[in-house]
Amino acid sequence: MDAMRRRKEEEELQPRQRSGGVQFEVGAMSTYRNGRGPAKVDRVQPAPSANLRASSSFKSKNSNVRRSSSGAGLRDSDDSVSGRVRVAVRLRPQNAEEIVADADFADCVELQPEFKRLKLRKNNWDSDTYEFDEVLTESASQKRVYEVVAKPVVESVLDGYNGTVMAYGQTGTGKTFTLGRLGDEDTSARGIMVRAMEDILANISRDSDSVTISYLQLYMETIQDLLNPTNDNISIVEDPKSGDVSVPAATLVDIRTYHDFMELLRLGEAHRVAANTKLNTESSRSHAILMVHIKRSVTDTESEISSDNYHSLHMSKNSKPPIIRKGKLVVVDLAGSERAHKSGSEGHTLEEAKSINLSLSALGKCINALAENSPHVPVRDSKLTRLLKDSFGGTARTSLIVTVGPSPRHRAETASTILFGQRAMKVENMLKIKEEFDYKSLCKRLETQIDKLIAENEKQQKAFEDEIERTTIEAQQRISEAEINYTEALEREKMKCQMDYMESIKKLEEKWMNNHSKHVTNGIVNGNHGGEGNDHADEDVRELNIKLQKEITLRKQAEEEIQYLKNSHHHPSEAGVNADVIKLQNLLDDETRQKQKLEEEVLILQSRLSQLTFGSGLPRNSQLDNQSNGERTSIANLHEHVGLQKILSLLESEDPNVRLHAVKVVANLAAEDTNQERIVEAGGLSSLLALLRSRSFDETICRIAAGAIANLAMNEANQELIMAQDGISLLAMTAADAEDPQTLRMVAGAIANLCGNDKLQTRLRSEGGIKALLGMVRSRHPDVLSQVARGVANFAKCESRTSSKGSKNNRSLLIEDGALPWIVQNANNDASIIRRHIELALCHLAQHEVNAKDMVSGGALWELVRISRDCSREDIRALARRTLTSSQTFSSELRRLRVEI
Ligand SMILES: Nc1ncnc2c1ncn2[C@@H]1O[C@H](COP(=O)(O)OP(=O)(O)OP(=O)(O)O)[C@@H](O)[C@H]1O
Repeated sequence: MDAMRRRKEEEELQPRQRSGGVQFEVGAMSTYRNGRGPAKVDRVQPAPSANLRASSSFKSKNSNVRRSSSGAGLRDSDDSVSGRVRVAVRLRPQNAEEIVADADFADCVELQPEFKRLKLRKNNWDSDTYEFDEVLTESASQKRVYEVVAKPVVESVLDGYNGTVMAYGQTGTGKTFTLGRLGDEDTSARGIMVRAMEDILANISRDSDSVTISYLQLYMETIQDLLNPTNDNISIVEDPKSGDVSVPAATLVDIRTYHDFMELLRLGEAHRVAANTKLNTESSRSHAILMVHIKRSVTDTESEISSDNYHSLHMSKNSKPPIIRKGKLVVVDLAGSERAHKSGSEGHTLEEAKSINLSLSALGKCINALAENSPHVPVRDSKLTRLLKDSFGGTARTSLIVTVGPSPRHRAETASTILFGQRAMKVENMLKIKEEFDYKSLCKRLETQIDKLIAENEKQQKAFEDEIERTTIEAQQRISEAEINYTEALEREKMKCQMDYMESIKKLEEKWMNNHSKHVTNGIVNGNHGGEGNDHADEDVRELNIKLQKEITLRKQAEEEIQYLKNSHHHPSEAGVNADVIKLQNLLDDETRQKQKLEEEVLILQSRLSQLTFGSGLPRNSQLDNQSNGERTSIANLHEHVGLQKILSLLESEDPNVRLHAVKVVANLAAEDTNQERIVEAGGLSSLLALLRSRSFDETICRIAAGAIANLAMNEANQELIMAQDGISLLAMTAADAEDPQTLRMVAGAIANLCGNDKLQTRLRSEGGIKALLGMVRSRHPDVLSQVARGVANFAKCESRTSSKGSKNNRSLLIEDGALPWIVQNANNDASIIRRHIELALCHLAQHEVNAKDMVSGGALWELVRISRDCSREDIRALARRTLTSSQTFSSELRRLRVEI
């Protein structure tokens, strides 16, 4: 020992002791090195945990050397820190027995705590002096003992080192008092185990760190589990690589709270075998070993992945896994070290004592070997030394407290204990930090990050989809709104037009009513019901009829006279009679001529009359109808008188006036079903067609003739006759030349009737019937459009009938001739009669699949959809619905457009 140097260190220490009160500067322990030089320091010692550092006055002599920050993973031997086993001696106060027994003797031990010295009295005049790292008098508090002996070790353990606190001493000197007191009644009496756990729990994170304990006892060379006594033969396992010692079979309990720990400690204490001896009735006959395992996560900012910002994941590619530090604190309460013979043991107790002595002497031998730096340390001699291999003189920070009693009667044991402590002070430790990468935790953290990213991604995806849905709904709403606005505007426009139309009709009706009232008034005044012109005509007719009746009467008389003369043979001579007959015959011929002339005049007058009646262009009412019926009756009578043949012959008259009147008469006759056959048989149809063919185009004649043809065309047989006589071409020609809507109405009506004949379809189309029909829509007059629509519907119906029989597979001739655009355009025509015809036409066209494509491209599909929804007639609605669903083309188009029927 370097006396000079030691004195200087003592001088440095003393002022601190004087001013520092009870706080003990552990750093000063290094001043007593039992002849050794200062501990060699190769690397940084871990900084004590914050709380401990604040509360402890401990300053390691190595604390001025910083630890390298590059350490990660298991430290190799180059990272070791050397240190010496620290030894403190504690003197127990005299117990009651000693006070009595040793009353006449001086204590064998004298302490000089200020010099860290213990004097062991040899006799009254001589003593041996020993230096320790700390000398704790009988009055030293438990707190102080903890802080100087155990706290530095606990700090090291929290920093990832192994640490050992061991109590060695004669039975009854206070080892258990120092280490294991629970302090249930007096908290100031709490021993090192309890205080160490308090510090540990106060310095770890409950979230990221863990503390587990095992509590064992080594009794008669058997390791028993104090937390589970049935587990009574636990093996020691040594890691051949690291040299770490473990007892895997021991119960390991996770400590979350101080309360947990106290419960376990109580349990362990209850199980601890305590054999009474003569020396101490509460003597421990076993070594008690508390193992505290601490795992702590080391926060490394470089390897941290911010949980708040997932983008940092990319930045963390180079991050290291988090580091875990594993510290193990071993608190060993050795069994009493008194000699077996002195304890008075015998039998089983003797065996116990032998076993205890065996293990303690093995420990002593190992300490000697370590103290002398012997290449061989006999750790395998006992289970105690095997168990403490990595806790004493190895890579752990170790504190030994040797307990002694004051009694001179136990001087030898005290001397032995002191020498044990002295030898232990020579043992050098190489501290090794226990760190390893926490790949598990890194993996968990990365998984959490990935989960967060996935969740975030899903959230964004969902938000995106919601946005699309929202935008789509919004767009659809806008479209619907626009459609509703458009429909409403259209409806308003329609209503306005209808109102205008109604208004004009009303006005016309009022006008007509006024005129009619005038006529009626005049009629009443003049004694008849016609107008002025009509009155004259009626007068003439009446006169002529009277003349005619007279003539007829005269003729009858003449004929009777001739007959009489023919029958009387006896009276006049034959010559005279012949002369009379000739005379009468001439008279008769004259009268016949006269009669014919009169008949023609009657016809002319009759025509004029009907022209006045029908040509007024005013709506009919029942009164006029009655009048007209009356005229028809008179015409019928007339034609009976004049003869149909005669009337038809007048159609070819040179005089256009006569032709006009004759055609009117024929038209009137053709209006009656009963006359139609006779008219056709008499060649009336041919004559009417001839009028259309006539080069000198007279629209009035053509109109009336077309009307008559239209009436005749109601009959199927007549339809074929009309076609056979080039009727379609003639009607088409008339339609092309005509301007008057009424003419067009008659022609369109005639063609519309022909359109309803299945057999005539092809011919009608090839001769320009459809084109002529469609050409007439230029007029825009509702009467004309109505007839055109009827024609189209008839034609489509025939086509549909033919195609359903399978005799037609081509596209509709209506579509071929370009009717579809007009059909679609007028499918929702305001006039219900037009709309109805066209709706039917569309439904018929749609029956044939070959038309579907054109109908879709021509916009007819939408009209069919509308019809299927809005048509006021249930049968048409159903027909449209059926057609839409049965047609493959329509169905797929509707599916594509997401329209539901
Ligand atoms: N420093 C002390 N102050 C007061 N009483 C003490 C002190 N040390 C020990 N005692 C008392 O001495 C008695 C024996 O102590 P303890 O049981 O701790 O000894 P031990 O060394 O553990 O004995 P053993 O080896 O037989 O287990 C106990 O009653 C204890 O309360």
